[in-house]
Formats: sequence, structure tokens, C-alpha cells
Amino acid sequence: MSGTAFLKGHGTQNDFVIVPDPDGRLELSAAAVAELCDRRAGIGADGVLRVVRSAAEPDAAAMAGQAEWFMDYRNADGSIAEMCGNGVRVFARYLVHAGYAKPGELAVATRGGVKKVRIAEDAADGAPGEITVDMGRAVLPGPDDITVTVDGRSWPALNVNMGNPHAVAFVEDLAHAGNLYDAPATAPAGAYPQGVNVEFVVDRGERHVAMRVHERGSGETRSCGTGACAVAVAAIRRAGLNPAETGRAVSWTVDLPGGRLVIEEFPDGRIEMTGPAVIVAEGVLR
Ligand SMILES: N[C@@H](CCC[C@H](N)C(=O)O)C(=O)O
Repeated sequence: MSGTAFLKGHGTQNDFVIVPDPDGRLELSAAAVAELCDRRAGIGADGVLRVVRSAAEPDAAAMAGQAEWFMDYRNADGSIAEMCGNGVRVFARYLVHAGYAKPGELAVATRGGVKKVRIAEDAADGAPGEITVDMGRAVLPGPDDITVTVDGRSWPALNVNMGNPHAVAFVEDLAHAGNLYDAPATAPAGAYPQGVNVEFVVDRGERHVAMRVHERGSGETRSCGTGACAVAVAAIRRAGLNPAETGRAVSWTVDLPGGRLVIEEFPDGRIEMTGPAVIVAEGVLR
């Protein structure tokens, strides 16, 4: 990949190497992604966002009529995931930075379908506007007896699918999640045949939680957008406030080690996630 241009960006400190490839010319192997994401020998990141026109990418050509750009997301180990919530915000920020889009509404194609994005104008002092993503609907596929275990402690967990799989466990203390370097054990065996992102959550106040996450393919990260949505859905159900039943939208604040995301669930089941996204560097690979 020598000579390839890249940028670095993050959303609530979930960080990404952005690789512009508008015409779909790059072969991005799993090994190349892992090298880029290596925090000592590479650029260092939780994942890679390849920016390609939907029409130029066989996986996304069917979405080209709805979204000009496709977010080709890869985890730090090179594996492919269906969706990345923080990634979509950073991807949208890049499109504005590069002059491919303007603040306002935008559609982004992902392996989890087309996501609608609203990019707020920058503030008068130049602070970047927040970005809201329509994350679609959560699916709660069960089973009801999922448990998560770390260091001999186990908790019941809710299986929430946000396009990608999550196990959400409410715990007494976020420190009980341990170092989260290795993937926490989940049971029953076979509940997550494709692996899982695991969230640990504590209450912080009214409609307000804090979480830590172990991401499939990336380890512990400082934020996970789909994870925050899964956590909000679990917290909303736990509080008996399902908007589909009450007819009222509900908003939950989710604090992560890298910042704050606000998640809103609507009576039609749609979930919106709002948070920051910034580009911090750009360069060329040697
Ligand atoms: N950090 C992401 C999620 C990235 C994908 C995840 N690791 C998976 O394999 O499903 C987010 O912000 O949603």
C-alpha cells in the first residue's frame, strides 16, 4: 500500500484509519488492515474505513441509487463487520472534509444497509457540529438465558442485534469487567456463531448509563456506537419504557471512556445516535 493516502479520525475516541479509494482500485487484505491498525508498528486504530463509491464496489452496487458512498469497515484484526456506528459519523465527517458532501443530510451505504446521517453545521468558534445517524431498528433475537463471565463473575445479558451482534450485561461496577483485553466468555455455546461485542453497563442517573466494551475483532475500545445503541435499548426495556408500547420517544445518555453519545428510540423502533466525529491527521503510507 506504499504511496496510499490516509487520514486518521475518531468518534468519542473510537479511532479509525480512513483510506480514500473512490474508484475501488485498492485490494485491502486482512493483513494490510491489521498492519495499519497496529498501534506500535502501524498508524494505530480500532478499525479501517475504506471510502469507496457504492457503484465501484460489488458488495454495495445495489445501494448505489440510494447512497453514493459505501463505508467498507474492517475491525483492527482485519475481520469484516456489518456495521460501525462511530465509523459512520467519522465517514460522514471525512466526506465533508474532502468536499464530497456538505453539512445537512446524507445517505451512507454500509453492509448493514443504507444509513441516513444528519451533519450539523460547525459552531461559530469552529467547533465541529455533531452528527446524528439513523441506526435503524434493534432486533432482540434471544435466547433469554445468555450469560457473560469475566474473572469468575457472571451476569445475565441481553442479546441485541444492531446489524452486528451485542451482549449487554448490567453490572455493579465497571471495574468488574476486568482488563477486557480478551473476549469475555458468553453462554450458551453457539448463541453467537459469528462472535459478539460485549458491553458492561452501570446506571449513572435518570436515563443515563456508563459502559465499557470489548469489541469483536478490536478488543477493548474507548467507544462503540452500535454498542451504545444496544445498551440504550437494554436500559429502555429494563425501565419498562419501550416506545413501541408507550407511543413516546425516549432518549438515553450513554457515557463511554472516550466521550458521550445520546441515543433516542422512537415509537416506530428507529434508533438515532448523536455524537462528535473529527479528523485529526492525514498523510501518505511509506
Ligand atoms: N466500533 C463500532 C463497531 C465495530 C464493529 C464491531 N467490532 C463488530 O465486529 O461488530 C461501532 O462504533 O459501532
